[in-house]
Amino acid sequence: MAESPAFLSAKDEGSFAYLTIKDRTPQILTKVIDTLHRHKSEFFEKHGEEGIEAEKKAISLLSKLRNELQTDKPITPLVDKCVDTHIWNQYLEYQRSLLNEGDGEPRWFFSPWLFVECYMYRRIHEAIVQSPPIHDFDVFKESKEENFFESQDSIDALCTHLLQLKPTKGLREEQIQDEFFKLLQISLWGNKCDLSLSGGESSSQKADIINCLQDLKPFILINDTESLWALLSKLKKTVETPVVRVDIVLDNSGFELITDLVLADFLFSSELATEIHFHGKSIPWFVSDVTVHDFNWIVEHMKSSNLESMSTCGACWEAYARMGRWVYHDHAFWTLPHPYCVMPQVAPDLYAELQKAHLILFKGDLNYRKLMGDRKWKFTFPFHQALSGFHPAPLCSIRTLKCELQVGLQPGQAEQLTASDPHWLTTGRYGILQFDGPL
Ligand SMILES: O=P(O)(O)OC[C@@]1(O)O[C@H](CO)[C@@H](O)[C@@H]1O
Ligand SMILES: [Mn+2]
Repeated sequence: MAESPAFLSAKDEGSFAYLTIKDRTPQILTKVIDTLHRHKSEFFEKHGEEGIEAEKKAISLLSKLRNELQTDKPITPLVDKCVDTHIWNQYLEYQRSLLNEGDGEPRWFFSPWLFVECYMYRRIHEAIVQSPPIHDFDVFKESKEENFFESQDSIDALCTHLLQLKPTKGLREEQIQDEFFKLLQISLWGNKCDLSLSGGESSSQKADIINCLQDLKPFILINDTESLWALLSKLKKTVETPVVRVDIVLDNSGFELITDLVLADFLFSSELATEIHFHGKSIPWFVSDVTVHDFNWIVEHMKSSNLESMSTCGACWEAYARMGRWVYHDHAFWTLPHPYCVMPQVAPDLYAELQKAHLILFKGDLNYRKLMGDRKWKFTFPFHQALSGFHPAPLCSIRTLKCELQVGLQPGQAEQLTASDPHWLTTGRYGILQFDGPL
């Protein structure tokens, strides 16, 4: 089997990985420190002097982390006592074992980008966990909530659109297919609202996304939605499959999560799926990624909205969860640095869970990087092969491009894009719906 290509890394000066580690991650750390500063009086009100001491300790740990990153210090083992601490430290030793004589230590501007970037967010978690009594504070909570509040008009428009489709029994098959395609595209463009790309700056959805779909179509580089329709519509007609399970590996909270919940509601209401399983993160991650608190918070805020479209949807979503037809999971594996091709070895229970799905939707850029092992595959390399054996079930990546990694393109397509838009790989302007399955 041909050797796999090298990993994306900040050692490649001028690369997007390099610019992320050099510029964006220190900016994110500074915003985290600033957030803690701004919550000082809240910590005092809640915890007295202990709260002040905790805020000081967390800030000192985060400032140390920022200095290590900016001066390319060696990656150090985690010292907290979390469920995944030993797995992280084993992985650090694994990274060390890959180095050649004279390479020095695993470090920020040398080791694989995926490892050091995930490590940074895990060290942020360590700094908070080690600062009781603020050990369960989500330093990204404010920006995730702000994204939701600033996207109200778009959320209202999207929920109104969904409610006009229900009950879907009145729709013809081709109408259901058409709406399915539209909601997949909306879920795709919802992925532009990612705060780790914007360095934590607001990236809420302002425009009415439904009316933009036609204009955005040319920016979809790979569109395998026909394969998704073929798979789900066939299952719907197959009496031997009374249960059709679709899993959504979530990405960002805020508007993107709403687009995913609207898609899930349509899948469920149209009976293209009989159960939806959501996979979120077990700790705050990459600024805007969904935790169980974010998931419950957003359903609750939808339900209690004074906009009828939102409150109706929120009540439906809460009911689906109560009926057990919508299930939320948050396995620790999703916040480890490992590529997905090693999931069967590292998290066999999660892999077995995913194997129960008829279709898995992976949202966002970080999931794509982990599906692809964050390696520098050729642009025309086949998606199925780049998955390196990760085939728990038919799957589809739904992501806007925010890193120098893309496979499965047609010959000449990348060259054409580079000529027309040199930054096509990293601005989030382009997206894919890329399928791997038995069809
Ligand atoms: O998974 P998302 O939320 O779509 O995007 C996450 C991400 O693109 O944000 C950073 C910006 O470069 C990358 O390091 C990382 O892959
Ligand atoms: Mn994200």
